Order: sequence, then structure tokens, then C-alpha cells
Amino acid sequence: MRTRIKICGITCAEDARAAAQAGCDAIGLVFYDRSPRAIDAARALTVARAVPPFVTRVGLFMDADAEQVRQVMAHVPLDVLQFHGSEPPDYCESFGCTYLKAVPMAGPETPDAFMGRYVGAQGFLLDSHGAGQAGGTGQAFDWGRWPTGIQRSLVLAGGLHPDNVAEAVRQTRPWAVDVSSGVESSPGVKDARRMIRFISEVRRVDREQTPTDA
Ligand SMILES: O=C(O)c1ccccc1NCC(=O)[C@H](O)[C@H](O)COP(=O)(O)O
Repeated sequence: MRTRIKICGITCAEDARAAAQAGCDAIGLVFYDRSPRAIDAARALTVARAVPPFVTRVGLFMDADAEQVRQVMAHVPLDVLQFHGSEPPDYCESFGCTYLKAVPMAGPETPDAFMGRYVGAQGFLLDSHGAGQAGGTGQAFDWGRWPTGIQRSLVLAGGLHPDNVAEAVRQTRPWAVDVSSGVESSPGVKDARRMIRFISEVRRVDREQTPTDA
């Protein structure tokens, strides 16, 4: 299987083009003003327009007012929404857009119980954050806690970087991986070489797992 790759926290058109050139499947735009990767709608529009066709644009929100989400959606062409806070299912579904729900692996609820509540989610991003904590921390959770036997699309996030992503994919076999700080030179600034290395490591494991013709 080809593991999908999302590079989150893109803040400029140059980084968006570099991420696409490196071979990512999706980029993330963070609409959360307390993040070092926060972006406003005007800048996000520039970034979204720099992304070539067939690369998915994900808009990330954290406990935002519904009106803020609607305003961003009216200005920026987003393909998918990602909700990273304690947004309830009816809120997530109210925008009529494909969405991912972040699952706090340091939260009190088991991942399966948490995911069971979001029947309308297209997928889940399992991250190391917990109650009251944001994402983009560079912290990994224990991959041994990865849920198995779940028929939903799961995205592995949290503390991934070019030197650990191969092992992470081998252990969890996720639908997709997500990275932010692990491919940066400083918060909010992506490093093209790290993005290329990250993606080539994922592809190396994909090849190991692809059966060859006898
Ligand atoms: O990236 C942020 O700054 C951020 C802030 C607040 C909530 C979520 C945030 N990012 C969400 C993501 O999807 C990150 O890519 C994910 O948490 C992994 O981050 P990292 O551990 O830095 O790879």
C-alpha cells in the first residue's frame, strides 16, 4: 500500500511548492492563532493557490467559532477540515465538508471509544496531544497503543521525523502519516531536504511491504 503523507503547518507558498515537489499528498494550514504556524485567510489563499492539482489542502482548526471556520472556507479553497480540539460530532458535521478528527492519544478516553462517537468523520488523526494541549509538539506517543482492527482511515501523527518514520510505519501500518515540526528548520519554516528525506523513508517502507511478482 502507498502510505499517504500530509505535511502540516505550511505558512508560505514556497514551502507549499517544495512539499508538493517532494511528493506529499496533502498540506495542512493551521488556523489557530496560538500556534507558531498560524496563518490568516489572506495568506492561506496565496498558499492554497500555490498547491498543484491532486494535492489535498487541509484546514486545521482548534475549538474555533463556527463562524470563523465558515469565513475561512468562504475565502480559501480547502478540500478537507481537521478539527484538533474538543469539537463535538455535530459541530464537525455542520460544515458539509469532509473532515478528519484528531484523536488525543494522551486523553482520558480510549481511541476506539473516542472514534466511535464521530460516525461522519472521513478519518482520524491519532496524535500525542491530550486535554488542554495543542498539537505540533514534536512529541510521539507509544505506537504500541495503535488501535488494530478498526475499519476507518487512520493517520499517524506526533513526533515523526525522517529518522523514525520508517519504523513508525512498519509498526502501525497507517493509512497516512502527518508531520509538522519534524521537517522544519524553525517553527513554521519547512526544510525542503528534510521533507524529501521524510517522504523517501515512507516510500522505502511502502516498497518493503509491496509484494513483488513471482
Ligand atoms: O502544528 C501546530 O502548531 C498545531 C497547533 C495546534 C493544534 C494542532 C497543530 N498541529 C496539528 C497537526 O496536524 C500536526 O501536524 C501534528 O500535531 C503533528 O505535529 P508534530 O509532532 O510537530 O509533527
